[in-house]
Amino acid sequence: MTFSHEAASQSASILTEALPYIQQLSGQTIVVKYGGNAMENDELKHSFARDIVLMKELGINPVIVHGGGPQIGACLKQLNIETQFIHGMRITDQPTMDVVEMVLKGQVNSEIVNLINSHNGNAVGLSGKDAHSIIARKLTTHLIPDAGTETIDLGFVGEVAEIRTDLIDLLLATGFIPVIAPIGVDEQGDTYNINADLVAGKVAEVLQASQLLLLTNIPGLLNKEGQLITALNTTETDQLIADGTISGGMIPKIKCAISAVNNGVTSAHIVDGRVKNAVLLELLTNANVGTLITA
Ligand SMILES: Nc1ncnc2c1ncn2[C@@H]1O[C@H](COP(=O)(O)OP(=O)(O)O)[C@@H](O)[C@H]1O
Ligand SMILES: CC(=O)N[C@@H](CCC(=O)OP(=O)(O)O)C(=O)O
Repeated sequence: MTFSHEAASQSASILTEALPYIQQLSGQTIVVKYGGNAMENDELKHSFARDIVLMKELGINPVIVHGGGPQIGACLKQLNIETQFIHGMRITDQPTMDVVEMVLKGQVNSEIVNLINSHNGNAVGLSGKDAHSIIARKLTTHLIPDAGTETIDLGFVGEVAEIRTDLIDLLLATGFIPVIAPIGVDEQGDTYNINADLVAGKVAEVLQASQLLLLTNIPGLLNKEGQLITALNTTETDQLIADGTISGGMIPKIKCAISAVNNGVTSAHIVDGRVKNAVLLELLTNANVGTLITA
């Protein structure tokens, strides 16, 4: 490799510029929701894993909550099981629940843990079943906008009743990176499929994380003209949902972000996970790559 003084000097100045961000974030907990749509290819997956390991090395405590919607969809298709979404939630009967759990915990969670550890990180995978970490209850229609009084039965779709942090706290205290699959259980031991954004938001609230990063497959929240909304506060969102600007998978994302910032998380960021080093760009530079949500 030929030595380039210019390139080395550029690297040094990037590190210097990151210093105030590192000083501010060191010791803080940051919840990163890694959406299934952001896991586009191996290069991006490795970029994500390196970003997380670097965060940890800088003294930040990342907690990963992952999705896997497209991966579940692909497996259901292979098995000839039809699937349908209502307002961003997958209708989940028992055979679908079996596939959801198999793909999220057996495939996606294990892959993310392996990726992080392949970059010398120290990740540990868990689902909400481990140490009762995510207590679920059946999702009723109140989270679904414009459903009116009509009851839509989504099957084994849950919402978060409680996050029990004993295991997550233990992992963080001993230097591990928790990687959480969004599967919950209720008091009877029934398994529920929970939208990963909802889990990430609640985990961020309960841990009083300083930031919630939601990595997805779009530059951020877009307005009706398809332009990026760079900043949003909690009062504007109901209107955007009511007029249809926010639809599908963006509904749980925005709702969990609003709930998080209303309950002690300083900021939530919807970020394009298809951009290389998306996490570092958002945390350690002033590049402001997505939509910032504050209370
Ligand atoms: N106003 C909006 N701005 C951006 N995306 C939106 C909007 N309304 C709906 N969406 C949809 O939400 C999707 C992101 O949600 P989702 O597919 O659940 O992603 P993820 O798997 O990352 O959680 C976008 O790809 C887009 O199709
Ligand atoms: C109830 C519900 O819809 N659960 C989601 C869980 C995975 C998820 O949320 O994945 P993304 O973050 O990649 O969308 C599903 O079955 O697809």
